Parts: sequence; structure tokens; C-alpha cells
Amino acid sequence: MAQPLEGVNVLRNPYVNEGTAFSKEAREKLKLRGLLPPRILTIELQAKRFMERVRETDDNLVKYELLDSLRHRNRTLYFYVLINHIEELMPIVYTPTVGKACMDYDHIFRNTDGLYVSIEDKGQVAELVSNCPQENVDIIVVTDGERILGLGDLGTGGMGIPKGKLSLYTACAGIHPERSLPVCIDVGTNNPALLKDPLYLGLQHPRVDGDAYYELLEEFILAVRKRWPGVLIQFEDFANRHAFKLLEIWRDKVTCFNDDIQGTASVTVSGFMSATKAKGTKVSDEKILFLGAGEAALGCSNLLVQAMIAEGLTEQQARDRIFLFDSKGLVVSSRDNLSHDKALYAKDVEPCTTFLDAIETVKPTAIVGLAAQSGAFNAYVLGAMARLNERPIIFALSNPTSKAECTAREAYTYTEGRCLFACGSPFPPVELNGKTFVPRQGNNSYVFPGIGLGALYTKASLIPDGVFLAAARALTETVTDEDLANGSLFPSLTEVRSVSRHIAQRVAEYCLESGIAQIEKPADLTAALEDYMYKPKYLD
Ligand SMILES: NC(=O)C1=CN([C@@H]2O[C@H](COP(=O)(O)OP(=O)(O)OC[C@H]3O[C@@H](n4cnc5c(N)ncnc54)[C@H](O)[C@@H]3O)[C@@H](O)[C@H]2O)C=CC1
Ligand SMILES: CC(=O)C(=O)O
Ligand SMILES: [Mg+2]
Repeated sequence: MAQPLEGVNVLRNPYVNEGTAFSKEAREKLKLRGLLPPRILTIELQAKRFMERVRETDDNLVKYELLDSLRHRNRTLYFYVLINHIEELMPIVYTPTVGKACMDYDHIFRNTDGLYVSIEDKGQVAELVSNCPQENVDIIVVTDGERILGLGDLGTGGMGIPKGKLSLYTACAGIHPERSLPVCIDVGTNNPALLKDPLYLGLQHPRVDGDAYYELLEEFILAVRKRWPGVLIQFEDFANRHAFKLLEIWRDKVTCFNDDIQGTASVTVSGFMSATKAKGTKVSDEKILFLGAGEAALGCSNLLVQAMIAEGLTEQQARDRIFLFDSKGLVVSSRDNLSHDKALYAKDVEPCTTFLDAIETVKPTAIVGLAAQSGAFNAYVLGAMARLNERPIIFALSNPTSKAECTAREAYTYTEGRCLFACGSPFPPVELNGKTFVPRQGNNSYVFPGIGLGALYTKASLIPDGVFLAAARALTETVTDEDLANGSLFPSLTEVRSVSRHIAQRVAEYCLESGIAQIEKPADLTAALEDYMYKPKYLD
């Protein structure tokens, strides 16, 4: 029989530990007397003390480490602090600082949680899954570390991303932290620096690929679905060549989605819905040129086509409004060896090898950066967009900040304050000619927490594309006229829990109407979702 948790083991368990907030009665009952200083603090005071320490340093990586160590000590306080200071702390647990943490992962490593599944475990993955302490897991974010943000192959350092995404699931949408599991698949790394770093914690050999790779992924997915049958699996930061293939294999078999392809599409389509609302036009009026034709850009293109079809265009008319520019230049029909997905957007125009030439050829109304090419939206590019359009849409969505196509200040300055702007990583407000612009993040973090909440609440069996369009519309519904007047295409992060709940509601309605939900519709869906959401409160 399991021993009741008491004494120092209580303090070592982050899910029950309340530290200096344990009441007199709890200290007595849990045999904690003498193990804590005598004064009893409220959670508000504990949070105040923690934030004082966080604000003492300007080093964001140190802030990250402080938060990570709190997460390992006292998860209730961690989420209390994160929820109450989301605008200040999201850039630490998420982009851009999480990118630095992943790069330095082996050098700042202290504690572990989550699951590491390596190629050496092939044939025994179920045993590893059975070692996980959680009885119930509702949601998994899994990466293999090969395309971490725009930073490339960071091997097992990529574990920082599933941890960060799951922190946002809880903070933004109230997914219970004990029912989530970050997972890192380790098949080696092709990063030369990691291959020779004596502190690197993953397998120090080149990545294993081919059948062995897909067999390991299959074994992992079947093992977690066997132990936790309804678990939702979010694929995150896989390299392009695996991301599309894994989604194709699994999307009709298990509850899963790829955040970089589908979550990014949802937030970007929402950005277009909000921007065109500000202009008094429609998404289907836009002519959109993507810098990048990878996971994110193709995911966005495909969902934009669905959004334009919903506005009355045919599929071909919608595709005709979308242009792609990749590492080889503008995607044109005369190019050899175009993948099927890219070929759908190839145009019968002369090839262009510079982005500026592509702008002069295409004359887009909107440009979207998803190629991790820092500075690609330079003064010439932005100036051309300002010359061609009264209100150009400029989305610099690559992460982290060091990979952004332009800064918010550059976008507003070179378009004389006329652009409608969104960024992947945060930028502070920009003052220009007496007006303050408040740029907000076109980042999948606005949608995946609400999508997860809606899908989990309704026990959705699959996550079809309609979910991402429903989430895009829902997100735009939360943008106020005041937001738009300030240049914000997304709502304030201080509202993120009600925003996520609203997205979850629309997603849940979609799941219920389309027959993928496995529950009956509750009398009051909003109240039911609110009730379902975890709130960081001490038990006693
Ligand atoms: N804001 C958000 O929510 C999200 C942002 N991203 C960001 O988007 C970026 C790309 O991610 P993925 O699409 O997953 O990567 P990917 O590897 O699938 O695609 C990258 C694309 O960029 C193109 N490219 C590379 N160098 C180029 C150059 N010099 N000029 C033009 N195109 C070039 C490649 O040909 C490829 O089409 C990353 O920085 C990532 O952080 C990704 C997902 C979500
Ligand atoms: C935001 C995100 O998922 C990425 O940059 O990969
Ligand atoms: Mg990602």
C-alpha cells in the first residue's frame, strides 16, 4: 500500500509543496513541524518575494533558471506567479529566452522532469512510459530537437520547448500541470558543437533517420496511447522533412496536431482577419507573399486558402493570391523538383532570386516572414511595401528575436506608421510621430492553449483543420476596437485566460457539431470550461 506523503517528502513534491505557506494544522498533520521557519506566509507574499528576486537581475537566463527551479519546488506558486505576471514572464519561459535556455541547456541543467526516449530504447519504450510517475496524462508536447525555433538542431536541449509550451498550456488555458508531459525524442544530433561538448546530455552521434526513426516514433505514440488512451499529442519543432510526414501518418489515427504547421496557421489567419477588419476589407482581398516555404509558411498558406474559400473564393482563386519565396527564390512553375505542397502555389512568372525583386514582381499587399532570416525585411523591402500599399501588412514571425525579419520599430518607421504589424517574439511599444503603437505577437501561443482546452474538454478523437479556422475566428473575436486603434492585431496578454477560454469554447462547439467530441454538450459550456480550468490554489 502506498505510504501517505509526509515530512520532507512533502516539501520535495512540487505538486503538494506549499513551502512557507503551510498552515499550522497542515504542518502538524504532515509532520512538517521544525522543517520550516515558523512564520506562515500567504501565497501573495511568497509571490512578492519571488518577483523581488527575479527583478533584481537583468540577466534573462538567470530569471529563467529562477523560474525553472521554482517550478521544480512548488508548482502552485510557479503558476500563481506566471499567471499574475504573464506579460513580464512569458518572454522568459517562452520566446525569446527559452531559445537561449535550449542553447545552454546542458550547462544550466539542474533538474529533470518529463520523458526522454532515445533510439537506444527502441523495443522498450513502453517500459520508459510506465516509469512516468503521473497516473493520468492528458497532453504531451513532443520534440526531437532538430528545429528549435529558428535556431536549428539543439538535440536534447530542445526539451526546453515542450516544457515552455506546457507551462503556457497551464498558465493560459488552465490545463492541469500534473496531467501534462514534456517529451524529448533523442535520435542523436547533427550539431557539430554538441557532438564535441563534453557536457552534452544527449546521444553523441549523428541523427538516426529512415525506418528506424519512424519505428521509434510509432513505438512511442502507441505506448503513450496505450497507457493514457485519450492523450493529445502536440508535435513541436521537428525538422521539415519529418514534420509533414509525421502529421500525415498520425493525424487521422490519434488526437494530435503539429503546432508549427497548424497552430501557426491559426494565429496567422487570425492576424489577417484582424488586420483586414482594421482596414475594412476581407482576407480574400489580400495578395500575400511569404518569405519561407516551410512548415509554418505552408501551414499558413493552406489555412489562408480555407479562410478565403469561406469568404467566397474558389480554391484556385485563393491559391492565386498566395506566393512563396524560399531559399532558392520565388516559387515559380518553371522550377524543377518542387514538392507537391509548394507546387500548388507555384506561379507562371519570371524567377526572382531576391525578395525585393519578388515584391516588385508580385506587388503583394502583405508579407509574412517565416524563414528565420534576420533582417530580411530591410529598409528597401519595407519601403517598397509602403510605396505599393496604403496599409501594408507586415508580419515578421520568425523566432526568437535574433531571427526576426525586422523589428517593430523598423516596420513602423519605414512604412511611416502605416503598416499593420505582428511579430513572432515580443517587441516593446514604439513611439512614432506622437503616436504609440503596441505590437503584439503573431505566435501560436495565442491559440494552442485554447485549442488544447477545447479538445481535451470535449475528448475530441481527432483535431481536423476546421478546429484551427474556428480558433482563428475566435481569437479575432477577442480583439477590441481599442486594440486595433493601437495597432494591436491580438488581444492583451493580461486577458489571455479569458481569450483561451473563448477559443476553447469555439473549438468545443466545432468538435461537438462535427461529431468528433465524445461528450454531450453541457447546458452552460462557458461555465463548464471555466470550471475545468486549473487555478493555482493551495489545497488547505
Ligand atoms: N510565430 C510563430 O508562431 C512561429 C514561428 N516560426 C518560425 O518560423 C521559422 C521557420 O520555421 P519552419 O517553417 O518550421 O522552418 P522550415 O525549415 O520548415 O522552413 C524554413 C523555410 O525558410 C526558407 N529559407 C531558408 N533560408 C532562406 C532565405 N535566405 N531566403 C528565403 N527563404 C529561406 C527555406 O527554404 C524553408 O522554406 C522559424 O524561425 C520559427 O521560429 C515557426 C512556427 C511558429
Ligand atoms: C513559436 C514556435 O512554435 C516556433 O517558433 O517554433
Ligand atoms: Mg514551434
